[in-house]
Amino acid sequence: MNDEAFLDIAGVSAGYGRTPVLKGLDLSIRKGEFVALLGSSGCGKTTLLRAIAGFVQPSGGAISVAGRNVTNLPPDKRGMALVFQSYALWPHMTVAQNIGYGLKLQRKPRGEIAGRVDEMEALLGLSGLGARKPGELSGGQRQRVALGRALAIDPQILLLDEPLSNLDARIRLQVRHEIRSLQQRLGITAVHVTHDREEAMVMADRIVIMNAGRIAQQGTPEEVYNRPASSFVAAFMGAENRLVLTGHAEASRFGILEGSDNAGCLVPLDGRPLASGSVEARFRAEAVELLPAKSRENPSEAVLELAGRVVTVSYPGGLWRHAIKVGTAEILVDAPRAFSPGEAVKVRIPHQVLFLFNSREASPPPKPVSRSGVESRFLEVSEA
Ligand SMILES: Nc1ncnc2c1ncn2[C@@H]1O[C@H](COP(=O)(O)OP(=O)(O)OP(=O)(O)O)[C@@H](O)[C@H]1O
Repeated sequence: MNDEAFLDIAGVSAGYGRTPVLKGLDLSIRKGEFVALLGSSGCGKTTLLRAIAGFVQPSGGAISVAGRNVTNLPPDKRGMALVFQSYALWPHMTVAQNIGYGLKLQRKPRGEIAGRVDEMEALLGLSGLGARKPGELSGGQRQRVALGRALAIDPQILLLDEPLSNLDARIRLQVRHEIRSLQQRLGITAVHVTHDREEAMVMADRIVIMNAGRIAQQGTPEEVYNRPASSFVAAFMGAENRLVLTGHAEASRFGILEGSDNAGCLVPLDGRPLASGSVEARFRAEAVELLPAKSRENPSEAVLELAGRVVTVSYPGGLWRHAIKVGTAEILVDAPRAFSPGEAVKVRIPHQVLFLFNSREASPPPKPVSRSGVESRFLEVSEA
């Protein structure tokens, strides 16, 4: 076990029937840490959460909490609480009865339950609503009741399974903030399953990106966003534009060769383990510069420049979004002003926001949820 680990998942495999889902997964979580599990649909996030909670029995490996092996303990003996997206409140019970439900199961004295329920209602801004039924509450209030019921039993670990996905956008931002500050205030260890990249970024101390039952990368939000370890992670973290380029590695730089739609350039390797040959390049729509094709100003040698033509322009808010045809494919590029459909343009990608990988995946990774809802596009600039 990792010395610092409070919740330690060691080589856990789990699945349903003959279908393996988790494949020998290792993850160590520190006490008080907020970890977000992010990944495309079906990658095993919920299965991992349910294995931690005790609702899915691992076929291999072990789960321990504070050094105690809990792998074979029933859910109610693990000191954990699980909050679902569907709230799962008892409709016939009042808010107070719902919050006190776990304590009642633990056969706590009535007075103690009442005191704890009052405390939870105050903590979650539900004071005065104790006598209402869930049907008389808003979605945000219901989710707070579900959270109150989870926290009332004073769990060591709070497990959150997309608790915000049923809430409308504005309430989601508010409850997101409330959960995070509550978690910090109580110093509780939390594992949060989400599809939403931005939610994971703003709430978590550490993001664990899963792909097909394994961890693709884990790190602080800043690390996984700015230093994705693979093309899959880069795409998942919003660098959805993809090029295939050819280049050669030098001592500390990587020379990208000129192609039919890109100029040659020389970018610092910055410790990246890149070999000469075909590389996959990824970049975000908002991280690049869009210029008229006739612009005479030359880029520095560490900037990748593409030549293309504007196909469509839209305004999702803030910046103008352009679909740009480069060769036979399209990329998405944001700019502070609108260019015209049909206009010839240059796209400049500074090396700091250009992610390069040797590995070529046979198929593109599943499309992550993007805030704009715009489809990810794929671009082949020059094949090796
Ligand atoms: N009860 C079940 N019986 C059989 N297969 C299941 C069951 N629950 C999940 N699966 C399958 O296991 C795989 C992982 O599911 P899981 O719910 O862990 O994914 P997820 O990453 O949480 O996905 P989502 O984001 O869509 O909720 C999926 O292929 C799913 O179809």
